[in-house]
Amino acid sequence: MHCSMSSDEASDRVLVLNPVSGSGEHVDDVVELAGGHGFEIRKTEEAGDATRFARDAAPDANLIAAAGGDGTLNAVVNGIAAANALETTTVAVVPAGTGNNFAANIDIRGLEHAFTVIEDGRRRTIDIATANDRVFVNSCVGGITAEASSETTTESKAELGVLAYVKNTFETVGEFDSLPLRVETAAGPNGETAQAWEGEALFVLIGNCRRFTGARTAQANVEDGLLEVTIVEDAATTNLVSGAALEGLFGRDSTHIVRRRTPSLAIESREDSVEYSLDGEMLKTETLHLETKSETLTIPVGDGYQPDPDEGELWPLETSAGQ
Ligand SMILES: Nc1ncnc2c1ncn2[C@@H]1O[C@H](COP(=O)(O)OP(=O)(O)OP(=O)(O)O)[C@@H](O)[C@H]1O
Repeated sequence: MHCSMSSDEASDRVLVLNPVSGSGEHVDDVVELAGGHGFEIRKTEEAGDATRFARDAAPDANLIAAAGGDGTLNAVVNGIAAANALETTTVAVVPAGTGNNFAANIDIRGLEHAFTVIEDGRRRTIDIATANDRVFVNSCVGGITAEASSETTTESKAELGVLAYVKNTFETVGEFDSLPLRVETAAGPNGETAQAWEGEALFVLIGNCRRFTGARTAQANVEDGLLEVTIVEDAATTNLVSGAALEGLFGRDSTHIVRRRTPSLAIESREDSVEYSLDGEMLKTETLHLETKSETLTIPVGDGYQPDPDEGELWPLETSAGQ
């Protein structure tokens, strides 16, 4: 009687554990903490497991934790979306990846802190985004090659976040073929107009939770129903071998940057398929439709989480677009 009650309670809380994310040293600590907080633990054995585990757990579990990096969180959210259970499931972030960018944005400071926040933290319901039939939480970046993505080092990711893939793509392919793209952004609720951009791009970066301003990435407002689009136009002289060069390319004064805010957009390749990285997971396609799903994902957040990071000294995006 009591036994069956406790096992029912346990399946209310499921933790999906990626044992190979980051340095892989988190496993024992996560297992101990998760067990102590009543989680049933599902450890992945291969790529694809995290999505499957989350999809299977979502109909019954109220709380699903993703222990890993941004890729593991992405997989878990995709699994819950596939089960149509985003509205009824809270997703907790247990940072055990390389960069843990998303965890930092919501002020989750470490493994123990993640469990403190699960028990006592505020819940916020944030935007997620779809790219064709997949979901992403942080960012979608076009123009990264799968080869460069898989070769990007842990150190580089820890230092540069998603821009490490950009840098590595330049380094591995040398002479970079620009992408002939057409990018159509829809009108938004704050006077953003529908616009089309057509040309040769080096990269196109779409942030839901992430803003691409310089080599260091900053948090975007993740409750505003908008995506932040950054198109890096082809500039023949660009030579991206250092973090400083990246800073210049993405910096606010760069002349090769087009910025937009929009609730949805379509990116069409005028030639071959383009490779996109969704929170670090690859997708190859000719046409990509992206859309925000406003206030869709409920997450426990740390005390320092700011829904609107622009309240403060950060520069306003619209004025810099100047189109
Ligand atoms: N047991 C496993 N064996 C091999 N690969 C796995 C396993 N479990 C998950 N993966 C792969 O791990 C990747 C996700 O890693 P994740 O992004 O969470 O960590 P990370 O790369 O160290 O951190 P970050 O994305 O924060 O930089 C996915 O591509 C997934 O396919």
